[in-house]
Amino acid sequence: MLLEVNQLHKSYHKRGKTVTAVDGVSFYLDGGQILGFLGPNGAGKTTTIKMIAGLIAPDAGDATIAGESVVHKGQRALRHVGAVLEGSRNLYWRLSPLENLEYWAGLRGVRKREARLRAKELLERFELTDKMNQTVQQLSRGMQQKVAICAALIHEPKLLLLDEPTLGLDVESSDRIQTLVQSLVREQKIGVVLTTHQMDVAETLSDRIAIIQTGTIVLEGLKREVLDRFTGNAYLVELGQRLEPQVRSRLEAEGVVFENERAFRIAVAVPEDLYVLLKAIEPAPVLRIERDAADLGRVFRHYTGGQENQAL
Ligand SMILES: Nc1ncnc2c1ncn2[C@@H]1O[C@H](COP(=O)(O)OP(=O)(O)OP(=O)(O)O)[C@@H](O)[C@H]1O
Repeated sequence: MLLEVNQLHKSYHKRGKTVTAVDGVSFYLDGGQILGFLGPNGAGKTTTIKMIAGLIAPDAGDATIAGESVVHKGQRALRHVGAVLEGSRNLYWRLSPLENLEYWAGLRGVRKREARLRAKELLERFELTDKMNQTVQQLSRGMQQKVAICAALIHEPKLLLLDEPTLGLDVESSDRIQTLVQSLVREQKIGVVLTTHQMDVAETLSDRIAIIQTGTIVLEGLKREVLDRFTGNAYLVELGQRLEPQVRSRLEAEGVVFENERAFRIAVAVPEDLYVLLKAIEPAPVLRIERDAADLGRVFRHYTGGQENQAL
């Protein structure tokens, strides 16, 4: 197991008040996997990530990275971690990408010659070779974000913590970063904890999902299983012609929801019920039937108090 987060707790005390930010959070991650760590504002994501990164000491609980405890063997455990926590904060704007990477390599104890080699390799992988000697401030936001990720990878960590890696980027840069992160994970078997409010990004990248709400994990599991569970037996049916009004109202009474005159959605208890329903609409031709697949947005809203609660 690459990362085991075990019963982390953290409260903040401010002006006589106590805010419990993280209240018994546990999850795990294998190498070669991306965990989408999701939650609404103030749910406790950043606090959790900062405890894993050794930036905040937990009140209780621990995180183990590659078998080493962050609480008891901080330095050893944190050798395995790279983090891009807030935009491009880990970069010096007046230095070039290459200089930034060499600087971070130095801090991480990578020897000079090795550092230069790795920096160049990373910059090439992230398509920044022709920019490696410009100052970071001259680069686009997408490129700066790529440099920030390279800097976090310079000491070859096993675990990468990414906080909103594609926020505020144009579609092309966002897609590119997602592809690069994915290929890195597949090829080098590093594990990634990804926090994001962008559900499409989480859905594309994640192998596992954890949703946190007011400091507590409310859902954790494989993305595929989570989405399957929510997809259940809901179908979208498209018709070749509109239905007679009396047929339509009969269907509506049975829970069918019409999208428009020729398409409706229905959730059935067992798939066989769908055939009974289709019999009822004869002779109207059916053009298309598909499972009404859930997306992560729906799952997220379900667990965080949004509107779409009917899925389970
Ligand atoms: N330094 C601090 N002092 C006091 N309270 C804090 C501090 N940092 C966070 N909190 C509080 O702890 C709770 C969790 O905050 P945290 O930043 O971990 O949430 P988050 O899920 O990362 O939110 P966001 O999505 O908005 O970044 C919030 O109620 C927040 O106000």
